[in-house]
Amino acid sequence: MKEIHPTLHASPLLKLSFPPGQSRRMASTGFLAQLPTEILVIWHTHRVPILLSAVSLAALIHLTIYLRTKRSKISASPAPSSPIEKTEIKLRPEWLPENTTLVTPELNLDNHAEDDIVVSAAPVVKAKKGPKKVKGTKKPSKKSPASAPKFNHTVDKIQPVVFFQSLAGTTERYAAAFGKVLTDWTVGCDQATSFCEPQIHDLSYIEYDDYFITPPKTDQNTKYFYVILIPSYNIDTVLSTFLENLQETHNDFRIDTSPLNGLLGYSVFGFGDKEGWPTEEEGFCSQAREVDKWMARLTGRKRAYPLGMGDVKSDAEERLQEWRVGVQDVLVEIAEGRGLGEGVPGSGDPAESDDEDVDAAEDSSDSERSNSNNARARKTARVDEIEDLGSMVDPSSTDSPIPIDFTTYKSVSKTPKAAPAPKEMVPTTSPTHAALTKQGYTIIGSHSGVKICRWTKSALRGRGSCYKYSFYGIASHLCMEATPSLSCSNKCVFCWRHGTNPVGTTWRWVTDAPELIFDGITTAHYKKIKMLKGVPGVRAERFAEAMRIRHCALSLVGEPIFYPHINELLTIMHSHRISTFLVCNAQHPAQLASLVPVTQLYVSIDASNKESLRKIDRPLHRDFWERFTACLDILRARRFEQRTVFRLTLVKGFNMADEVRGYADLIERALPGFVEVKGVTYCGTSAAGSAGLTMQNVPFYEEVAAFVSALADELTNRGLTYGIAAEHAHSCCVLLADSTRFRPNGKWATRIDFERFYDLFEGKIEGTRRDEKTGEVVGWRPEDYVGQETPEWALWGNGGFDPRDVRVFRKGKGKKKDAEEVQEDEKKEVKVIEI
Ligand SMILES: Cc1cc2nc3c(=O)[nH]c(=O)nc-3n(C[C@H](O)[C@H](O)[C@H](O)COP(=O)(O)O)c2cc1C
Ligand code: SF4
Repeated sequence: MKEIHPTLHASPLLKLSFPPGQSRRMASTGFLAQLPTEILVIWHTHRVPILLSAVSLAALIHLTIYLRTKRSKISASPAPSSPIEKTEIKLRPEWLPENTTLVTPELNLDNHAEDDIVVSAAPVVKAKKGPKKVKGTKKPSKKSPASAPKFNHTVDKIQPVVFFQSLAGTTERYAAAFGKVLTDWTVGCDQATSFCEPQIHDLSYIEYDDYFITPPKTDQNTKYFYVILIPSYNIDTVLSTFLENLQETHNDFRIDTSPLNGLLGYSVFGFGDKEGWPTEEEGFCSQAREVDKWMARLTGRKRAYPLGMGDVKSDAEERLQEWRVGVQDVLVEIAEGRGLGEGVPGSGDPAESDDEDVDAAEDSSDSERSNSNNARARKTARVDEIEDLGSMVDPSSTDSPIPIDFTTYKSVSKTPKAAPAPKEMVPTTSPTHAALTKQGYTIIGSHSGVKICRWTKSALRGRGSCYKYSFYGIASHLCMEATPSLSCSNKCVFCWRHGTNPVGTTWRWVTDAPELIFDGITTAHYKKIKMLKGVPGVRAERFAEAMRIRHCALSLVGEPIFYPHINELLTIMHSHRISTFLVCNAQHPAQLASLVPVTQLYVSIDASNKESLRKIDRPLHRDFWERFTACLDILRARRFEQRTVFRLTLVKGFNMADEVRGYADLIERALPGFVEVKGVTYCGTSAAGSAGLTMQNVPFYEEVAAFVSALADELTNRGLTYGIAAEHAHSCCVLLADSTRFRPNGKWATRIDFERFYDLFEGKIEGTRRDEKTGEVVGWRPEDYVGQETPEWALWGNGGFDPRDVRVFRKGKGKKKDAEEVQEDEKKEVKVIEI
């Protein structure tokens, strides 16, 4: 029994015994003879696990081969031009940006073992192809299908019909002129063969039923496009009858709710009088807005271009012209067979409700921060004594690309390993790509991203811009939010990126050229803006303005200065007269030191001391505090080259209590031009949850205000010249500024003269920054592009909401509530972060 094959013990079926007297040899011969039977028995008993193991093994081999092939494909990507250059800066070696695509074998011999962190450790899965472009919460009405009538541009024709209504003759005159220009245009444009001559109809002389129950039925190849020009009257007029008619048609149970679905599209322009009806709330163009709303319902979301509105006493002509150009663009698109283009759900939604279509976590736009699950154990980097970086910053070294020192600091092995081929940071097939596109990002190349922020949408609808408008004059609909690096070296607790983004301490990915990034982000931004053209409430003039980007917030997610060609990218933006607000996480002193001057340079100050910073930012760098303080010194050294800003994000329970003095120390050290203090906004992600962040950590506006007051007092007590300049209560944000620099003539002037900034950049005007020794002009100073005085409504104590915009209260949170309640609601409900 002892000699029986061990596996046979396993089976109760195999109780073998030897007859008495049978020799061991015989026994073993008999056993051998039995072996095939035994194997068969084993097979029958264990075949399921055996088969499963075999299948798993085969899958594993297949996957390994697949991944290898993939990697070699990525490594074959064309390398960009070298951003590498010997540096003059003697920064601490481990702070230098080591890896780029042109990595040499030596470069990998330094002591950055932590750099082995894998960008995306999750298995490669097949992601849905292309970004998910549509998002929102409104459900399309079952009754109102949004499909456009098929327009075959080879045989079909567009019949534009201009309707107008006029009581005192103004609209009639405009409509006649409009009709003429449109007719000339349809005859002269490249797509002339696709157009019938526009018809013009006075609504007083037509049968509504001929046009507003279904589109007129002529020949089947003629497709209608409606343009409606109307004034507004707050008294009972023929216009009221027209509106009633539209409403009745929609509600008539015998008629489909969207009987005008067969139209190619429609657009409305309203004339009103701002002298009598200054704002929309007070009735400006109220009936045009009504018509636009009912047409959206009747056509089943066919708003082809946003509602235009003009004040007959001031800008009606200009607005109408702008709107006409927009409508013509749409007609061209239709004529070329492109239909109305893509739109977000809610574009012309029949519900037309007034509530913000804010999908908080998705639309949240703050976050120059990162988050990831990928952090791995890291070896220690060299920790030298901190040097006085301020004195080492050589202004001449700001030329792009960022210089890189190839000095190595790890003992060099005799047979250096070949450098691993660089990978793409966010490959299209990666889960990260899928997650980010799902969150509304468009990924450009393999490491850049762009997203429309919630405030851009809000400004397009005349509902207010972000705090950057109140403080600096940046209208949100002219602002693009982007980043050239989706990767970051922190994992901040309040980052809302759901742990989807890559992290790392150095750049080691395939690098896209700055031109490619610029073209990609601007194209994607414009495309996203265009998708909003049918959203209810979007204003035609703002929509037209938005088609020219004027500002870029380089923050979003990730760390923009991580990108090796950041200086070229910034220069391209400035040469397009796009301002740059760049936010960095104070972890990359070398890059910060050699950055070209931007319009406004931010450093995130998430805590006032080392322990607190470790807890809140969860940095990947071991020497994070030294890096952080080095960045402060660089900021101090460069404060006369550009506007410098401290960005404090207050998180109750993390970085508020008893930290006022600590923050004051940091401000005293870096002397930024501005300090923005902002309450954190809860994004409700699991990442936030795992970091122990709840709604309890979101400070109320009064708490933020109290904190800022205490900070201002502390700074004053130290003899520092900061004062509270402005506020934007809507986004829980307050601005402190250096009064000696930004309060000329006793009035705050925190706004920026952007045109002057570009002129300085282009050398059209001379700056006033001089070399200390020679006295020669060497550049410009922030004081050279100070703009207008901060508007009264934005000053501390006045709330910060532009009275020209319409304050929209969410459903059930009407104006009747007292201010305090509203403020509370906003903070708790609008889970949005703006940068
Ligand atoms: C009695 C009256 C009521 C008006 N009500 C409004 C109004 O509620 N909202 C508005 O924006 N304009 C209002 N207006 C201004 C007209 O819309 C504006 O003058 C327009 O140009 C008139 O166009 P029409 O000359 O084509 O009739 C009103 C004007 C009058 C005389
Ligand atoms: S600054 Fe930021 S929040 Fe404001 S509009 Fe631009 S991207 Fe949006």
